Amino acid sequence: MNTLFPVFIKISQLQTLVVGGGYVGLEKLTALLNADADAPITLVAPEIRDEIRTLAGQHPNITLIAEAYKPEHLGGRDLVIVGTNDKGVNRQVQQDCKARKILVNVADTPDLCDFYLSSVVRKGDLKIAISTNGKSPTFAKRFREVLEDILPDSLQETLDNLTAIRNRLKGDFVQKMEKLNEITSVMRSSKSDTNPPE
Ligand SMILES: C[C@@]1(CC(=O)O)C2=NC(=C\c3[nH]c(c(CCC(=O)O)c3CC(=O)O)Cc3[nH]c(c(CC(=O)O)c3CCC(=O)O)/C=C3\N/C(=C\2)[C@@H](CCC(=O)O)[C@]3(C)CC(=O)O)/[C@H]1CCC(=O)O
Ligand SMILES: NC(=O)c1ccc[n+]([C@@H]2O[C@H](COP(=O)([O-])OP(=O)(O)OC[C@H]3O[C@@H](n4cnc5c(N)ncnc54)[C@H](O)[C@@H]3O)[C@@H](O)[C@H]2O)c1
Repeated sequence: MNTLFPVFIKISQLQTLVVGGGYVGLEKLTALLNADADAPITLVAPEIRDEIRTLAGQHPNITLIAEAYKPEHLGGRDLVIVGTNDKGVNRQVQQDCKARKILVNVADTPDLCDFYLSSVVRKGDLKIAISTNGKSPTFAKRFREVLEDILPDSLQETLDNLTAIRNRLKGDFVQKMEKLNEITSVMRSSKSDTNPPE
């Protein structure tokens, strides 16, 4: 059963810690920066890849700590993503996070994750997060590519127009909702329009 509850997190308002400074650390750091290049992120690892050091040089919001993980690194953190090459360390970080009620993702270890990272499609203000419930991250990646190809760039214009209409609409909540639903009904496929009334 798929029991995942999707939410969109404002990482600008949270303190995120990445544990591990190899390929996985770089991948997760990049995913975070793709969402919000200004979000406060700390990365801790005794060895840190050059690409990560370059990113930290370009982003003052990234703090690097060139040390092995210690529980003290969890102080003040809201969200932790761990992906070192030492399974014992990954497990320890996960347990320390649970003891402190910090949400934790152990990269590539679904059983230890409180949340999964998703494949992300972005067209301006539209953001679609894809998960396969952990069944196939490769499918999630491919499906992202399919959606990126088919979604037109003009989507942003549509969203901007709808925002303008939404801000201009007068009346109570129900009237506004009905009007916005009427305007956007053209988005539904002809199939649903020709369905016989229930
Ligand atoms: C979406 C994405 C986001 C991101 O990571 O940012 C993501 N994995 C991505 C790619 C990817 N990861 C892996 C491959 C190699 C091929 C393959 O194995 O399929 C590829 C494909 C590639 O890179 O081409 C290896 C892998 N991943 C996991 C396991 C362990 C296992 O399944 O048991 C193993 C085996 C490790 C091993 O064998 O040792 C587990 C997870 N990976 C997830 C997310 C979570 C579930 C998401 C969902 O619900 O679908 C979950 C559960 C936890 C987590 O890590 O958060 C990102 C695509 C971003 C994009 O490009 O759009
Ligand atoms: N790279 C991938 O795409 C990939 C895919 C699937 C699985 N994995 C697995 O994920 C793990 C990490 O992969 P990687 O490619 O990033 O490895 P890597 O060797 O490039 O990097 C490992 C990182 O972990 C850090 N580390 C080790 N001990 C630590 C500690 N005590 N505290 C903090 N950091 C510590 C190291 O300093 C280094 O920065 C490996 O076990 C690998 O098998 C990687």
